[in-house]
Amino acid sequence: MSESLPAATIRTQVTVPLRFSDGYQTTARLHTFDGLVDGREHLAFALGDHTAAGAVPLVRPHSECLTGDVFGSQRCDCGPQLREAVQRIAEAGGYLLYLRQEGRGIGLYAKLDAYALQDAGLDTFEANVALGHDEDERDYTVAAQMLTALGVGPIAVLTNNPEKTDQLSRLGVTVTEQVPTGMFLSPANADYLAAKASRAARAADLPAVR
Ligand SMILES: Nc1nc2c(ncn2[C@@H]2O[C@H](COP(=O)(O)OP(=O)(O)OP(=O)(O)O)[C@@H](O)[C@H]2O)c(=O)[nH]1
Ligand SMILES: [Zn+2]
Repeated sequence: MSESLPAATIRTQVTVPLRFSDGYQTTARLHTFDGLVDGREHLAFALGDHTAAGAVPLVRPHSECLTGDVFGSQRCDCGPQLREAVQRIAEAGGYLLYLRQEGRGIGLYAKLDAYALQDAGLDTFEANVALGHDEDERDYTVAAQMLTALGVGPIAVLTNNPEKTDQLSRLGVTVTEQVPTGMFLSPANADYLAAKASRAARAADLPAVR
């Protein structure tokens, strides 16, 4: 791990049985932390046999999306991605990092302002910029801190977003593999997914500049 990464420590561990609306059930060991750099209440859900000897844990850094994760909004694919991630990680063994980065880091109200601009014709990235934000303001330092505090070594990252993998690698996390998540298309999220896909493709083609 990176020497410059500020240390965080595990604050509390607690077991929580999970039950989803489709009946799927599993058990998570929730971890909270002290010392995360942004002072927010990020969570790590340990799922499945995450300490299996020799196994590389599957890790999903999942950015909070109140509308999609909790209320089933069809404007994005966050709810189905979260549901998929919990089951895949429970089967493989690993961690879901639930990161409080609502709206790609701009917050819930600003995300809804951005939705209003999207209804007027801007795409998901243009709307952020029109509001004076960056296209994506997420910083994954807290994810690297959480993994270090958990004593996790090399990981496989469950994401379609190369920025997550790149940032974690630069923060000193050894990523053995980027494992793609599913694509969950609905009539209401087609434009959003198309914008994300074109953005991800561009990011993959560009040299890392920071
Ligand atoms: N600003 C903004 N944020 C959005 C919009 N739609 C969804 N989000 C946020 O985007 C984030 C989605 O994060 P992720 O599920 O990690 O998606 P991702 O970055 O495409 O990466 P992967 O799903 O891992 O492939 C959540 O924080 C949502 O609240 C939008 O139109 N504008
Ligand atoms: Zn969402």
